Amino acid sequence: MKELQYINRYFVKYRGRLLVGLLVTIIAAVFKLFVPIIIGDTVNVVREYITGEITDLEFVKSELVKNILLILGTTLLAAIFTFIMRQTIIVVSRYVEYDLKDEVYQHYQKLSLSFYKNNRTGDLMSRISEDVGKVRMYVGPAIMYSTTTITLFLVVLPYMFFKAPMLTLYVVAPLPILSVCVYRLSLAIHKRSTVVQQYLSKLTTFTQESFSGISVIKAYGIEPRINSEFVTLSEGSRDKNLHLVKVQALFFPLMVLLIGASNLLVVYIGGKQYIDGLIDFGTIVQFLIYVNMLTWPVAIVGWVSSMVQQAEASQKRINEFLQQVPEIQNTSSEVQTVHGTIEFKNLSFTYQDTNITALKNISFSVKAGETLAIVGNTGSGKSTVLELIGRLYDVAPGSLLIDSIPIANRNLDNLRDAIGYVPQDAFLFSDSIKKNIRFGKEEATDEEVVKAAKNAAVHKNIIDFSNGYDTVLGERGISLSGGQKQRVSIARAIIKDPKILLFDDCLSAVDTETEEEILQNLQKISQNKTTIIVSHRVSSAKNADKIIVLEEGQIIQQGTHNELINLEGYYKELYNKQLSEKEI
Ligand SMILES: Nc1ncnc2c1ncn2[C@@H]1O[C@H](COP(=O)(O)OP(=O)(O)OP(=O)(O)O)[C@@H](O)[C@H]1O
Repeated sequence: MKELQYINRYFVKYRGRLLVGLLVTIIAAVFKLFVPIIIGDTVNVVREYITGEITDLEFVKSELVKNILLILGTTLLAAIFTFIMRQTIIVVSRYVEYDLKDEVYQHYQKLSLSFYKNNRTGDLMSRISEDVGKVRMYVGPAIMYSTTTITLFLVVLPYMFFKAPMLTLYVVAPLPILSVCVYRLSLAIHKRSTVVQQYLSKLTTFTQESFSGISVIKAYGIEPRINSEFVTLSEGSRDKNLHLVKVQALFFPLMVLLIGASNLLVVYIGGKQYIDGLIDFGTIVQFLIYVNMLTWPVAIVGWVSSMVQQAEASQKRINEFLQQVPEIQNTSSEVQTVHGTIEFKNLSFTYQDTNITALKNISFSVKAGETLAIVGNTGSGKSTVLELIGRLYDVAPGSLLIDSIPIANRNLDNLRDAIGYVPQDAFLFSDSIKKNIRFGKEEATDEEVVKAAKNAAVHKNIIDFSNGYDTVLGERGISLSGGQKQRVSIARAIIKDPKILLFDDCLSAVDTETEEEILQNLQKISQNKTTIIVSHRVSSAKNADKIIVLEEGQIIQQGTHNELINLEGYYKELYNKQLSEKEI
């Protein structure tokens, strides 16, 4: 129960509702006691009339009517209380489920990129959905059923002992056996359903991946192979499900068997005691009802304990993530305006997971409003520079300054608000184009959206679609071409009107004329913005105030376009190569 202590904060939060719920649960259970007593009395009156102990028929009739009304009344009240009980305790469990999901989701968002690299999306999703669902079962049903069971036992058992002590001992004897059986069965069900869940998760991941990559599958004509892999997984899933169903199927027969055994004992022992004149006939009827009434709560004891175990295991998994401290911390709450001066000072950076040193002792600076271009071979560390400016990873103190303040001391929210980042791999959401662009500025007007799209040279493409800006994109933006996706992604950054614009090789999929058009627009837009353009093309870099060339994480050249084309080295070679390609 150590892990589940985490949930106590929610019990405190919803204590009012919970207390009402518990009180009503107790009252509802107490009301259940009355119906068997009334039925027992009714049977006694009828029997006494038949045996001639009572001769007044009118009295019998009035007793019957009175008892029927009492049964109706108490049943109705019990029903109302049961309704209120569900409306309080189960509703609280839903609130807690919602709060916990919200808390986990918000925490996920704070965690850094390395967390996402180390954990699979499926795992993150199952902790926020299934595990939270299991914890809800502890908050709601487990507490509700436990309270009902305890109250029923506290009320019914003493009454039964008072009425017929020996008979009570006999009839409750099979109940603990029932509880243990249900507990063991629940554990087996839990074990097997975990395996079923794992298979289901494999099957879902496989299906999701194969449909995401359907174009590759079709292009290679490997549908039959994928099909047979699916069938193998699916058969495995079916077998595990059948395995589970076998134990599940035992549950109700076992209940019926044990209820039957208790009933038999009531009839046999009760019958003998009645013959010996130790109890009246009504008591046998009452006991039959009580035994049936107690059987379900007893079975529930086993069920609830396995439910609590599962909730404990689930909360442990949730806590594992909740206790992870986000690597990137916002250390400043003071509002800081970003002007856009960026300075790298002898900065080295190693990715912890791969141990690759992506940047080695690099130093450069960009003044606010300037444009810097970064060129270099693939894997030379260009994207890493941009990610560090957005503080997606932390660096050695003092090695990266924004407006002369170490990046770690800056207000993280203000910093990220001031950055418009276009990643190498344009990611669009399956929503309308308009909303995808507005992602950069939620309150942007339609005119602003169109202006941003025009500047990103994608407006003409968008208006050609039958639904224009309202065209809904497929998953990951698959209804757009690579170049269109890149340009929508650029429009999203431009509309934000940030102080710092970071473009990570985001013109690679557009033709040279469109590239030229976008670059000219960018020159206008980025007049008082710090702009960093990462590119493999000289054409994207040539207008920058400064160009740096990276090789294996080190700066091997820096200067303006004119300076660098006159210097022997990487940039001049690249320029000559791309110039001759153009001539061809
Ligand atoms: N998220 C990451 N985790 C671990 N290692 C990484 C990560 N991203 C990049 N690397 C490694 O760091 C090095 C620099 O990568 P980076 O993406 O900065 O290069 P790049 O110059 O942008 O390359 P490209 O032109 O191909 O985009 C590479 O060796 C790469 O394998």
